[in-house]
Amino acid sequence: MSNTAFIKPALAEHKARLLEEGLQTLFAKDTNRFEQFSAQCNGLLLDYSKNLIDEDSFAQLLDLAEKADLRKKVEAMFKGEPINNTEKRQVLHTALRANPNDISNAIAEDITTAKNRIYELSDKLSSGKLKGHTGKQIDTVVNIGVGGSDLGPYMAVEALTAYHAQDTRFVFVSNIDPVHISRTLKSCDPETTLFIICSKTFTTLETLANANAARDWFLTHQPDEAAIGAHFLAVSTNLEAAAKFGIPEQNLYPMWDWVGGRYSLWSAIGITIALAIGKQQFESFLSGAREMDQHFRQADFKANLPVIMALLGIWYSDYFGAQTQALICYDQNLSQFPAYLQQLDMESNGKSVKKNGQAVDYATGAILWGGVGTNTQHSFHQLIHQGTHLIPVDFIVGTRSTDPISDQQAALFSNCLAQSQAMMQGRSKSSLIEELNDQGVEGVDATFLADHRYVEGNKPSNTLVYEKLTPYVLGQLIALYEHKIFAQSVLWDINAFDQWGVELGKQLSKQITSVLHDPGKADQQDSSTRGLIEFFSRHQK
Ligand SMILES: O=P(O)(O)OC[C@H]1O[C@H](O)[C@H](O)[C@@H](O)[C@@H]1O
Repeated sequence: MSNTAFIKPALAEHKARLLEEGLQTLFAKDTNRFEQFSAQCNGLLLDYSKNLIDEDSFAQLLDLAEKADLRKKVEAMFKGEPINNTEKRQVLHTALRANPNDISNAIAEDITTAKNRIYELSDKLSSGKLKGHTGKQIDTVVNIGVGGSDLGPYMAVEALTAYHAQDTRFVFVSNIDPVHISRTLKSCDPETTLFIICSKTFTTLETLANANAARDWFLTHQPDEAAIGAHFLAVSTNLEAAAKFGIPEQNLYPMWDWVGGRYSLWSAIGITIALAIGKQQFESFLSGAREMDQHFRQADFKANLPVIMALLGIWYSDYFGAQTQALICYDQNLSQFPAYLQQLDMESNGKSVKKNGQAVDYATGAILWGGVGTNTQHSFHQLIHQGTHLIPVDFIVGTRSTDPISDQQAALFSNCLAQSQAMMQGRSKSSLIEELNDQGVEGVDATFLADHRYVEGNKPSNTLVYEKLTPYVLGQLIALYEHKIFAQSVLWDINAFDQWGVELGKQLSKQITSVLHDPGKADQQDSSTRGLIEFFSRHQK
């Protein structure tokens, strides 16, 4: 952690004091911690009391947001200033869920037209009127895309299973690994499958390869190219390339360069979500996000969920040196949420230069990882409780299940609370020795075991709680994290909306592919890459 410019001495002092004092003492001193350090936005509760903060340090953190002119920069985003300064683009994913009257006419009409076309298609699918070329009803939808054109829709279609309007099967194919598309095609019927090719640029290697494979497969079963119109749709900003691929004009759905790929599930890239849950539920999904937008714009920073979470993330990254941040969803519906958020967060804030191009001298985006509780308790929680790293955790949990059985939801909820409590309070050596003595283990044996069983505690976490996962709640959650990430980028003074680092790997993969096809070019490669290419070539038969 290098931090010459970003670290405020007063906060650094608070950090040392609070770490020493510890969470248990903070709770003992102030019995109202929950009231003081919790906030709500339309039914979504954030309990952030189990963090290493008190009134003074939190006030100083809030001051960081004021000093960074966060309020003004939030408005600049919503008003469509070109804040993506390396690509000279506006950042307007929030317009996709806004009331048309609240955004510029120039884009409101395009958005409404695209949405209405998607809803028409969705109505046709749910009423059984969407037919393949032989007149059979479409029963499988295959989304072909990668990155932002896959992760968001995949996550949301999974998360909202309880709200699907019909029995249509939704499948997501993303990987260039031929296993992915080939196994999917084996499970599809060419008469009843609809392929949706999602690519903002329509140049992405994986998506084009998989789309070609799907089209070839389709044409081997149905050689009449005209039949493609009943089975292939595309979503892109590059409608020309999609049309060249062979998608008929009426099957092309536009998106715009002011929507970042990882923010694109609100655009036509989210077509599978609307197909799965239908117009009414999709509107509710949008309204959850819209109300979080209003909250982010209007609420005082001290009651503003995205701002609070952003500041706490910065607190641990830049003052405590925490390199990672875990997200543990105690909701099976959210099984894909950590993977989705990895792109959203790490592609946005994995930057090491400021907006003006100067190198930062402080830590930026944390390494985000996670999974679904309670499963994660039986895999990596050990390291959180007793390992050597400080890992702040976001817990996410509902009070009611979408699919209740017996009292399992109460067991799920209590496990979630038990984990954050264990992280916070730990287990002291003296209480362990007492317990061991009661069990008849004495002296050095008791000390030895207590040394191993000791849990330090003092590990911070947030807990986000909602009633039941609905489209509305999912909209709130996604927008909450989008804005948290944006607020952090403002404080770190980095551009959250470009991703130049991804390009290098893409360029090199093209060069290496050409060497694989023409091994004569291999001597331009380093010896490791050359050796691996030679191994590949020798093992093709
Ligand atoms: O939607 P596409 O243009 O096919 O792009 C798909 C993905 O490509 C790259 O990996 C970018 O880094 C991602 O941000 C993007 O979501």
